[in-house]
Amino acid sequence: MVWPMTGTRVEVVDAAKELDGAVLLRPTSMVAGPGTCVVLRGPNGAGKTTLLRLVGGLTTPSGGTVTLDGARADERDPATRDAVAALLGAPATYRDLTLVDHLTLVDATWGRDPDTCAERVAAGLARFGVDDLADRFTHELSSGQRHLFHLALTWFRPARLLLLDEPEQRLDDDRRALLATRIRERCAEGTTVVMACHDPDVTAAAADEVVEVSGEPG
Ligand SMILES: Nc1ncnc2c1ncn2[C@@H]1O[C@H](COP(=O)(O)OP(=O)(O)OP(=O)(O)O)[C@@H](O)[C@H]1O
Repeated sequence: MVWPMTGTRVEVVDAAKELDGAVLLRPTSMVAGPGTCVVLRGPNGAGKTTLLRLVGGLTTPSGGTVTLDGARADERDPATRDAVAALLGAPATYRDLTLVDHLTLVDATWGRDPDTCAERVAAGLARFGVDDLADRFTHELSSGQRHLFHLALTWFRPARLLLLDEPEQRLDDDRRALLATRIRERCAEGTTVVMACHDPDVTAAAADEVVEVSGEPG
């Protein structure tokens, strides 16, 4: 796999989600093209996370369609898994692995050259300013540091599409600005970014487009 890669085109047409009679997402449409960042904005419970899960193929819509480069989003399809790096809640981590170990594992999983792994891992941690914590275990981090590590982990694997659920959470002003810079860098490389965000400054700095998810009947 060549890195960086061209971004994925995301098309959501009247996607809706119901579960056991409850409405998780009312019909919503959006398009995100390669190299653009679309921010999903709306009140708590409106359906932003549900929409991100639909785009990642983690769940199927009850109505409408969700496609990635024209193919149905489906996490069981290797094409979806190859394309998508998602930070939707805390990722699975290992209690007995340090931060360096985690990124080294990801590097090996993607078949990268072991001779240059250490350099890439150091740069991957530095990207979100957690390189000085490289030899800590995840349970030895503050909640904000742990979140920065989760961002570093998400950024580290090759991906055409980044899905981020409130990536600004627990970050101070400087780190929120850093996050916006990192998102713009990824867009400049061609990656598509779709994220839910409650922060107006991060939204203003990172978004090419804002999609309102209202949660109200249309
Ligand atoms: N597994 C579930 N079963 C039933 N209802 C659910 C489930 N998951 C979410 N919901 C409901 O679906 C609606 C949308 O939730 P969702 O998490 O997508 O909202 P959100 O816009 O991301 O909210 P927030 O800004 O609070 O994170 C909410 O009313 C929520 O209670």
